[in-house]
Amino acid sequence: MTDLIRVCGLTKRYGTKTVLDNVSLSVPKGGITGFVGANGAGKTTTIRAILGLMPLDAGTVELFGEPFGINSSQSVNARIKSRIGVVLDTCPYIGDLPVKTTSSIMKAAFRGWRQGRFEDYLDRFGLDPQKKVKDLSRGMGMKLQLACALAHEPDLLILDEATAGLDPLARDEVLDILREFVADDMHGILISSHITSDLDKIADTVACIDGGRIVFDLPKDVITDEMGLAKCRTSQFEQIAASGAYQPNTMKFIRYEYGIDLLVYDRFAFKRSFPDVACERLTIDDYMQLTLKGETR
Ligand SMILES: Nc1ncnc2c1ncn2[C@@H]1O[C@H](COP(=O)(O)OP(=O)(O)OP(=O)(O)O)[C@@H](O)[C@H]1O
Repeated sequence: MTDLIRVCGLTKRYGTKTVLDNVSLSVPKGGITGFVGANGAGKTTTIRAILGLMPLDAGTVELFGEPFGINSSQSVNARIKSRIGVVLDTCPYIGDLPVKTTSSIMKAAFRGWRQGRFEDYLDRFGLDPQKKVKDLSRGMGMKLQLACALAHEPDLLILDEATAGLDPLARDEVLDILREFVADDMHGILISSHITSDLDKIADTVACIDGGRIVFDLPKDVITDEMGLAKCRTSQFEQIAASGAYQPNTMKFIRYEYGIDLLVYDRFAFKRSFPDVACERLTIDDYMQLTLKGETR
């Protein structure tokens, strides 16, 4: 099946600093790929690179199975762009214009623009059409970008921190819209977020970037359903290490004053082998912490 996004080996340097180092990731049809990482890890740079908003030192971008960017013709790039809805981390519209006027700019840029859909989303998100863009809160600005992104009926959404600044009810509403968007198995979403609980709810795959490199790219269910977090006392941890249950260099753990949090690869097998050790479900956040900050043994 054709991936909607397939990027390979993206590399970007600013002077001597490498900010993207051989980044590869994909979004299949019907899929939501969550993109996580600490501040400055390279999420926005990756998204801008995918959208062709900056020159790259190496790597290829394929969207809808076609090369996109400087190696493609203007007409191919324009056709691909018309199929993408974008939400960036800062609202890109002219501050002095009223919300309703953004539609005339978008209408000119996108042939598939649906004015009725745009107005429905403004209504659904509680956005006042008369209010100036510069007077919107960050969350409201995100909602306006999302209304614009959805109103031209794209096949792919690329969202940079789209739920940042939204209150919990508004976030859930946006997550519902994103779920509806991929429900036909033809559309797909790449969404970067620091709110990993949102990705716990909607992502199929989670990719994590650190220092410009992808450090994991896994089906979300593997993290949240198969893996676990064992809360060990030091003596229990040593007993597990001595048992041979882990191959060398596969025990990932974080030491705390109260004990040790240990990554468990198969929660159910672990519970059978070590019934006296508490083992909880793992979250994306736990897995990130263990991967980025944990020790290995
Ligand atoms: N124009 C630029 N010139 C030099 N360095 C840059 C430029 N743009 C980004 N960087 C650097 O690239 C790195 C990655 O930044 P990026 O904005 O992609 O991170 P991020 O993961 O999106 O962070 P955040 O979660 O804080 O938004 C950072 O170290 C940043 O300082």
